Amino acid sequence: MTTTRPGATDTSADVAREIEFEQAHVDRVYAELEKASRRANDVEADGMARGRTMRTGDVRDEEMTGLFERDALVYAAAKRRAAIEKQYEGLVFGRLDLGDLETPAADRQIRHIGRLGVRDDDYEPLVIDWRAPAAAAFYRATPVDPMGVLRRRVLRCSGATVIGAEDDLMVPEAPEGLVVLGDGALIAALTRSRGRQMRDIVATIQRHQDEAIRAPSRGVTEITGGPGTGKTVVALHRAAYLLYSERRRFESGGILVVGPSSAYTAYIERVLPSLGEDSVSLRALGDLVDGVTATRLDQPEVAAVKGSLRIRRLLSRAASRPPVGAPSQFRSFINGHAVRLDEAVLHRIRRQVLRSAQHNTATKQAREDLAQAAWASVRQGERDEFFDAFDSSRDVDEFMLAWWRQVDPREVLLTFADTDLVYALARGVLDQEESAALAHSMREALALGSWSVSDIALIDDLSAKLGQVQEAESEERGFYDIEEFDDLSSYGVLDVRAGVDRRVSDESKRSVITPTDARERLLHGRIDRASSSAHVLVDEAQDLSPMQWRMLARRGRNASWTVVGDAAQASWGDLEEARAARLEAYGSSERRAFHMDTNYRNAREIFDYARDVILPLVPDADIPAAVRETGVDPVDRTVEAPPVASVEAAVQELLGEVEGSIAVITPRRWADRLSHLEGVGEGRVQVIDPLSSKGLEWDATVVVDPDAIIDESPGGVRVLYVVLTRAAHRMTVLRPS
Ligand SMILES: Nc1ncnc2c1ncn2[C@@H]1O[C@H](COP(=O)(O)OP(=O)(O)OP(=O)(O)O)[C@@H](O)[C@H]1O
Repeated sequence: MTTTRPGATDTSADVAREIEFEQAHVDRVYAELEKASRRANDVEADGMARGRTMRTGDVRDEEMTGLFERDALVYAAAKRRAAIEKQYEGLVFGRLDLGDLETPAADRQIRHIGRLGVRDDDYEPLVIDWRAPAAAAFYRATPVDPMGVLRRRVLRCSGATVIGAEDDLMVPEAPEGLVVLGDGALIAALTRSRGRQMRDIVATIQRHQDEAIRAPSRGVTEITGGPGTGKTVVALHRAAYLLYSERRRFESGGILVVGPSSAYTAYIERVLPSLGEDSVSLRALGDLVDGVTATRLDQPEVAAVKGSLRIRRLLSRAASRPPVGAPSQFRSFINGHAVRLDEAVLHRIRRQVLRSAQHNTATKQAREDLAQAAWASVRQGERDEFFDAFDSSRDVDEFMLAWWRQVDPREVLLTFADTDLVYALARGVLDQEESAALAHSMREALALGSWSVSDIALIDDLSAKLGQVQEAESEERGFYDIEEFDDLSSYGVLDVRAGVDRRVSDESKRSVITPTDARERLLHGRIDRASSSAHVLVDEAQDLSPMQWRMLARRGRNASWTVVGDAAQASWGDLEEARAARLEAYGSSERRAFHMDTNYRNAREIFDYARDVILPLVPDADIPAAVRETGVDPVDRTVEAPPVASVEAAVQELLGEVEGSIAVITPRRWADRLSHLEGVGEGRVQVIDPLSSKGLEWDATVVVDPDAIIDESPGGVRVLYVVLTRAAHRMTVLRPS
């Protein structure tokens, strides 16, 4: 905590006067913005008009250059206008009064801080962008090191209207003429009720958080800390800061933000746009491979097998097998000679080709090696004639289509549904029980028509081994062909949105066509090459399996990293293996670490309860200090099983006690019987499973059956600890007897 409150000195007259003063400044800023917005519109309109005239005649080189400049100008103007529109709400949120105790009131410098920088016609700054160096003192000044700041003020606005202000004084006593308002901005912000989505904290970033946000962009920045210490929100502000400080590099190279689940991405997705940034790619771990999406979780023992690096041996072995249905021998007459290549020869050729190439890109090489082997088996007649005949042989064409066809990585993974095959592939790697569980999980995928989250890293690994599937030369479809597709239901297609477009236009390129057959659904959509990013930001990093680290490494080969986590909240069992995979992903980049030790989320009473659960079992858990008290202890009750009525009663109680969101966090065991509570209280109540609650928070939580949460979760008590640290103000724990 970095502020002091040497006695607030405000009276209602003071408040009204100060707010009036701030309003006058805010009005000036918005008037200036209106002008800027009009200017941007003019530039855009002018640029468009110019583009139209030039297209009608020949364009000379210098005019072309002019057009590029104009395009750039129009682009910049449109961006500026979009930024102004997005940042309109609460644009100005801070003010610094600079000077020292001796500085006469008239000579004190005033600096306003906001979501973007605004200057007047004389280029004088009216608002400084929060990410600019001149704004750093707003976050870094403390009473111990005031950095020339006398008073820091946080403004609360509704649209363009100032509705309140909270001050922090950086000197022991307020100098003459300096009024101090409110009870401090941080506590005011933390006491407010939570919505369904995370808010930005741009007005109340604390000094130690600011240091992590503004850390150098290169290398690896690791942010650790216990629950609720602001790791996620700090990391997201860091992404916005990087885009501000090195826009060209990070906007063009891309920033990838990876979180544990789609519930998490839905929870944080508004933070970056609220900071003016929407060029960031936000992905859940089940959504990292373009073309495939997974939200289903495997049973813990299966997830452990699929996440460990041991599985790579199986994947390699499976990827080097002939495609399903490939012929086991080659027979033909070539140039008048009978050619017969048996299975052993074909295997040898396959092994040889795959030693230096990926299956999907090695068709030519395989065909050449096949020709060599065929010639070696004959060695009669003219060599060149033989090769010419081989090249133009239809038998060879047909054989190649079956023997070396393009292979989709998902198809290879599905071969694991065959238990005997898994036993064979897993020899010396997995025991029988693990092999059987793995095969069973693939049959489950086939039955459900959906992948699990841990399958995605395996598909990515296979994709890297097999290489990008090469598209067959596409033939133009004529009008009548297209018409034939009108009755899509006859092709097993259930749902077509977006007209004829086969893809949603969003960046995840999810397919919009849902084939009926489960296997077809699993194989549907095209898997694109993994695109790499300039910066990779990983949240809840303690949960990533080694295989998931490898998947991220493919996307961050030349990237800098921000990695956020807390080992005590881990749901992945083998922390050591994951640590090694993580270090491999970092490569030799320099690393810096930041540690967060203040819990801003949980009331102290709630966090004390959670601490008492985790410490006996994980004595080295990273325990932060909670800054806020409510005077209300969590409720802990033993109730009758099934706990439906008692959960309903607890929810009703909490709806009366808090204004905002409430979660019922339940193990699978009770989930179906409690799902009817989703959305009650005018949408304030959410029913969620323990693992999906990671990274999220609510005003109040009902934690159902903590013992079952431990039993059902791969991380055991660590997952319960996550669950017990989700509530900001109230928590009820119910134990069915
Ligand atoms: N400086 C701040 N001002 C206001 N609110 C803050 C500040 N820092 C953190 N918070 C709030 O504290 C809460 C917890 O933050 P966050 O979710 O980032 O924590 P975390 O460390 O990622 O938690 P966990 O590891 O438990 O998921 C959020 O509501 C966040 O907005």
